[in-house]
Amino acid sequence: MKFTKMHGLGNDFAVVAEFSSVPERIAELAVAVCDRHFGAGADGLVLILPSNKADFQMRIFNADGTEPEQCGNAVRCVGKYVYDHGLTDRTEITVETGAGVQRLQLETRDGKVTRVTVDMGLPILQGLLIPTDVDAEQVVAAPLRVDGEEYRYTAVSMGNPHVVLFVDSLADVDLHGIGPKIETHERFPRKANVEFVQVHAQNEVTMHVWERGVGETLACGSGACAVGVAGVLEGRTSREVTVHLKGGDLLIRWDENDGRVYMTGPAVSVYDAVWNG
Ligand SMILES: N[C@H](CCC[C@H](N)C(=O)O)C(=O)O
Repeated sequence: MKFTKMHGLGNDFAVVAEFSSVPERIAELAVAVCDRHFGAGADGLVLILPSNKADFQMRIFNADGTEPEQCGNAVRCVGKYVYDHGLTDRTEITVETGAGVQRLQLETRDGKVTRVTVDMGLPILQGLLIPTDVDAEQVVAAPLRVDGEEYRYTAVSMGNPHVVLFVDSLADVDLHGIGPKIETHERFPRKANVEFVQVHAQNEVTMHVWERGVGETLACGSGACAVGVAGVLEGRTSREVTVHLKGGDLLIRWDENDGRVYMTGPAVSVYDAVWNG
């Protein structure tokens, strides 16, 4: 199986475009390919497939083999892959994902994609649809008890569930301690991605992320979108915000006219390889 190692701000993927449908035992393949020691090493395995609803279809599998509905950093890599490999010559394309059909705007230099703007769609805010076990129109600055301590969180789905917690200082957060406990908290029936956020200004935050099914990653595109929405809902940030992640920056805009969330960021291709597993 040929694959291309790609990343969006260090959130890295093995991208495979040779299948016409999802192969058998894909979860096992994802776990094996993503293993950092016994495999190629990646946060996820991404398949680029044909679609009858969009120009292409993306299926993504986390390092633990689970299949999320959405992945912002991966869809930017898909946009880069299909243009750079001549599968399209258009710089405006559509990609079918588990969160719906997403529109991508590709920025190119010397015939290669450097940055991508993705219409990540409408955020889902109803508690039971995120999903959480909270039956409310929105879950904003809600209490959450973990190990006897009370946290405040805002829940947002971008197709995949996110729990956003604003803190005074990220230096005080034990992400590897508290992250998995919130990820698997009973409040979140399909688990959750966990984003801790420090606000620097109305249009600038720093975010650290513990991803569902992966663990800490250097960046999370859908998570940054959820942070952009949660910041507005909690009255902490404006509708356009630069999100600093360990792997770099994303620009997020929650458009006040169409209510959709737009994410702009880079996509990088590292190497091509053959999987012998
Ligand atoms: N682990 C996530 C999927 C990948 C999301 C992230 N890598 C992104 O860029 O959006 C989940 O289970 O929902």
